[in-house]
Amino acid sequence: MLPADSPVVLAERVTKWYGPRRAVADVSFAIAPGEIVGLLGPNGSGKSTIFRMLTGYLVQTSGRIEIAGHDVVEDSLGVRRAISYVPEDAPLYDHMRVDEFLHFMAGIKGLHGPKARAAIDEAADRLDLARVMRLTTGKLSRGFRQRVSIAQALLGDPKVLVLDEPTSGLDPHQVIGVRDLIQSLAGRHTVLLASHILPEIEKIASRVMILLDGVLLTSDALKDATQDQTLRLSVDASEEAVHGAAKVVAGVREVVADPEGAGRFLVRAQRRPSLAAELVSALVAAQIPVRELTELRPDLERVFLNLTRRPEAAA
Ligand SMILES: Nc1ncnc2c1ncn2[C@@H]1O[C@H](COP(=O)(O)OP(=O)(O)OP(=O)(O)O)[C@@H](O)[C@H]1O
Repeated sequence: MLPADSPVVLAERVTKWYGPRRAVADVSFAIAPGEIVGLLGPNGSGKSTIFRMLTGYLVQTSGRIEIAGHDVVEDSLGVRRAISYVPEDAPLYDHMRVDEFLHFMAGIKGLHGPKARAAIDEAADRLDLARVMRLTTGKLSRGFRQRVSIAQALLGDPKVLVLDEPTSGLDPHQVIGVRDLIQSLAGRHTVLLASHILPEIEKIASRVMILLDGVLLTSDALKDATQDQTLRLSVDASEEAVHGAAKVVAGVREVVADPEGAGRFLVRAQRRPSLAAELVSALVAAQIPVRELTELRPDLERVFLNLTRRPEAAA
């Protein structure tokens, strides 16, 4: 039995080579029970390769992976019971009815008879599948296909759910439905999901890891984003005057004109509780009356762009 605070997913210095090509390079991270963690990275950055290694579909070239305390190489059965994977565009055997498909998948997971029935009823209830249970999976909308994929993943009540691009190809209503669903899974399950769409992952995940060319650039991009603070100022003054007044405040890194309107400026600074008050004092002392001062949300997009800027693009 694992101590309650042990990570439920642990990757230590994991590397994967496909022949001469290195897809994942020395990646380490830990995920605590009940977290919803997003793995964000451009196409080809290695997200699916990491997922396939965590779920035992692929063996890492080096490094160690444990799921709920089970080593993926030494105890693959223990790993398969603890983790479920929903690949992007999961195959559903289009000729089967939804109830038949869920029975079939329950059998693969070692659930039979009343146990299978109870697990299927519970998953169908959680995923709101009652009205499609007797339809063939080939006739389902993309949103329902995704729900059925997640339902099969929940059979056997795995500790960890791994979802590859769970909202890809869905319409906006379906996206919201799947997003709410994933949030409702947290707590009982630990969720790891991949996306290359930043606003999407930002809405679902409680922690965001960023991967580029197989290298994990940060395992907590939201924390990185909150180390800095951006204030939006509305004043009647030139950029030069605002810059002159703001730069005397400790921690201010830059002042730029806000593209959203004249007389508005963005002040980026190291996060400090007294920053806004000091900034207002400095502006007033420079005879610049402040009409409005608001703090912007942590800028994950900026962290992502800074971290994933390739050397040739930065030059
Ligand atoms: N079976 C394979 N054989 C050889 N190279 C592969 C194989 N699978 C993936 N790769 C390569 O490994 C790298 C990482 O691929 P991977 O599919 O893990 O990335 P990804 O981040 O999931 O991409 P996407 O968002 O497009 O799904 C890519 O350069 C890819 O071309």
